[in-house]
Order: sequence, then structure tokens, then C-alpha cells
Amino acid sequence: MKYKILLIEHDGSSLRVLKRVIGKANLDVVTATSLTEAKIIFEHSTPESFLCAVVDYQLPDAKHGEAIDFAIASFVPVIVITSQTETDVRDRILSKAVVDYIPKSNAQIYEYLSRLLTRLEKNKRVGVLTVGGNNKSRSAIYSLLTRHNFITYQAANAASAQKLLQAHPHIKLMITDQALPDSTGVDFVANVRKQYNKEQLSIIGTSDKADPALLANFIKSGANDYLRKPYCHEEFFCRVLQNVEYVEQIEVIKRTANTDYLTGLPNRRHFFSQVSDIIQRKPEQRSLALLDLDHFKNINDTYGHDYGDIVLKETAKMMKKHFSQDCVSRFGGEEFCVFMHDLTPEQAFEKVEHFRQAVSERVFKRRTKRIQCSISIGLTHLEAHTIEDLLCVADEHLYKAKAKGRNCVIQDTPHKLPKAVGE
Ligand SMILES: Nc1nc2c(ncn2[C@@H]2O[C@H](COP(=O)(O)OP(=O)(O)OP(=O)(O)O)[C@@H](O)[C@H]2O)c(=O)[nH]1
Repeated sequence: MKYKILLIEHDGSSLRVLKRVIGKANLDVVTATSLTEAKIIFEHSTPESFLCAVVDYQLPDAKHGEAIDFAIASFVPVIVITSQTETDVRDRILSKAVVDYIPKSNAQIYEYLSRLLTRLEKNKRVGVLTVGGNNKSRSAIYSLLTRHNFITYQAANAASAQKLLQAHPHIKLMITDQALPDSTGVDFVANVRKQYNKEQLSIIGTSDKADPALLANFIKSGANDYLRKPYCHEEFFCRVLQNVEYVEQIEVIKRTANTDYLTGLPNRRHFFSQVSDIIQRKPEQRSLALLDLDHFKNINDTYGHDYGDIVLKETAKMMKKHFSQDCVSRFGGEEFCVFMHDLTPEQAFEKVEHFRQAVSERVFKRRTKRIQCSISIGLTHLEAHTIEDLLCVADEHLYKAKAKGRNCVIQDTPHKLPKAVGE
């Protein structure tokens, strides 16, 4: 779903720049040049369809920030832009429940606004948990986070916080106070770290105590950051965003390291760790298939490497769909692998045989070119202890499938005799 931004701005040149900035963040923009126009827009649409409102502090019919109050009262998060940089205006704006305040001081602020809008959209998928024994202070943090579109949770003690962490794996940040009824914040952080490392969950410790050792204790016990109360609105969000982005960046790095760049399938390394975990859990049934496109070199040589890439990507898409319940991987070149568990050998055979047929019937099209290709498959169900052993047997079967003329499945029969099927 593409979110909308309500832009309330009367200055023509600023309006044009802001529209471009919002478009850059891949969001739709609805404009109003006055508070009256904004009210009419809300009469004809639901505030929930707006990700946020970008509001000029001073409008012809709302000279003292009344448009901000209107948007907040309509439950739309508000980013204020203003050419007034006086401290009292800034303080007045920040005393309202706004997301942020951006002075129109230089071109760089538009870049900041674009990043902020992208962040507000992403925050809708990020969970943040606030833990603290003091209801008022915890609720204040909770309300600040809600303003930034985070999925927010709160817990009054360590035990309920642990339960929330377990129940909601999308929680990427926990903000915990030192004063908890059933633990100290520092001990609680140390406990949480036994289960969640810094790459999975960022933690910020907070306290109103002016004890310099507390910061160090929090960090040594596993917190990523520390925030001394009282804090200012802007510092709070800078730290929250920095810590959320840390976890997200690690996720991107992990995803990139585990994914085959061409097809988007898990790569060989990721497949090994995924399958080794399953094998250790000793599922009753397990089968492994090695799949290799036939005469793929001919496709490259005849139609070009780009076309070969298309065939690989399309085959990968077919695999994702056909083996959606199983572990699939591109091993490299034109070779793929599938690990199936909790299927009988008969079911596993039927599944790979259907896939072989689907590939041989598939016409790969690009402009005027239309070609077909086939796939050979080695399949094993043997009770091997490691993935390497299973691969070794599947590879022998694949070799036999190629030797037999390709476009077929060779598997170990219940009597362990390789048998040709297909063609
Ligand atoms: N387009 C493209 N080709 C690749 C890629 N990786 C490997 N190849 C090509 O895949 C081909 C594999 O050729 P061979 O190992 O001789 O196997 P084959 O032609 O499929 O023959 P059989 O496996 O015996 O049926 C080579 O031409 C590689 O250059 C890739 O990412 N993209």
C-alpha cells in the first residue's frame, strides 16, 4: 500500500520542492494551501490513509500553528516546517505532540525530510518495547514512540517484558528503565542478552539517577545505549532511530550474505546452516534433491549469457513456488538443491518429478526468442547423518541421470537401487 502525505503549505516555491521530496520518498502527496483547505480534505478522506502531515507553522488562516493542532487532533503524525527559527517558536512547536520540527534553513533539510518520511513508513513494521516501573514515565516514552508510527508495547516489569519479547519477534528495540519492581534494569538487560544478541535486539537503558557508573553498567551488561532522564525530544529520537537502524542494517547484511545475487534464492552457505539445523532435530522423513539444467552451456552459447540469466531466474521462481514448504538453494552455476522433510520418499519423488515435467514444458520467452530446456535430478532419501553425506549420494544419482540421457529423476529405491524415471 502506497501511503499519502498531507502537505499544508502556502508558499509556492516551497510547495514545489516539498512535493518533489515527498515523491522521492515514494509517497503520494495531497496538498492544501491553508487550514481551511486541509479541513475540507479531511471531510472527504480518512485520516488513517495518511502516513503523516507536513505542516507549515504559519499559514494565512493559521498564523500561530493552529494547523498543527488540527492535524494532531485528527490523529495524523505531524512534521512541522517553518522559516521561523526563533527559540520560542521552536519550543512552542516541540511542546506539541509533533514528530519533528524542521527549520527551512538550507537545502539539506529537504534531504532530512525525505529520510524522515521513509523512516515513518518503515516504522509501521518495527516493534519497540518500553519497560519501566513508573507508569507516567513509561507512558510518556510510549506516546513519543507511537507518534513516530512504531508498533509500541509497554511492560511494567521484567517478567511481562520477557513474555512480550517472546510473543513479538518484530520487536527490534527495547527501552528499559533501571527502576523495575522485579529486577534492576541492568540485571534485566543481562538476562535478556542470554537469549537475544545485539544484532537481533537493540537495548537502551534509562534512568533519572545521576550516577556515572550506571551508564557503564548498562553497556557492560549488554545495552547498546544509555539515555539519562530528563531527555529532550530530539535527542530521544536520534538515539531511538540510530539503534533501530543498527538492527536493520545487520539484517540487510545478513540477508545479502545469505542470498544468491542473481536469483534471490538462499545461497549454498545459508542452505547448509538451515538444513543442518533441521537434520539435528531428526525429522522422521527427509529427502534431498540436486537439480541441474541440461546443456545450459548451449543456451548461453546460442542465445547469449543474458538470456541464460533469464532462464536461471525463471527456474528459481518456479522452484520457490513449487517447493514453497521446503528449503531451496542455488548452489552455483546452473545447479540447485532442495531439502524436503516430513514427506515420504514417494511424496518427495512425486514432487520433484512434477517439477521436472514443469521445467520441460516451460517455454522461456524473450522478445522473439522462445526456447525450452530440461533439468536432470538426483534424489536421495537415505538416512545419512550429515548434509554432506546426503549431497554425495544425490550427486551420484544426478551423474547417472545425466549419463542416462538427461531430463529424468534418479533416486535410491527402497532396495537402494538407483532407478530411472521420466523421459
Ligand atoms: N548465464 C549464466 N551462465 C552461467 C552462470 N553460472 C554458470 N553459467 C554457465 O553454465 C554453463 C554450465 O556448463 P556445463 O557445466 O558444461 O554444463 P551444461 O552445459 O549444463 O551440461 P550438462 O550439465 O552436462 O547438461 C557454463 O557455460 C557456465 O558459464 C550464470 O550465473 N549465468
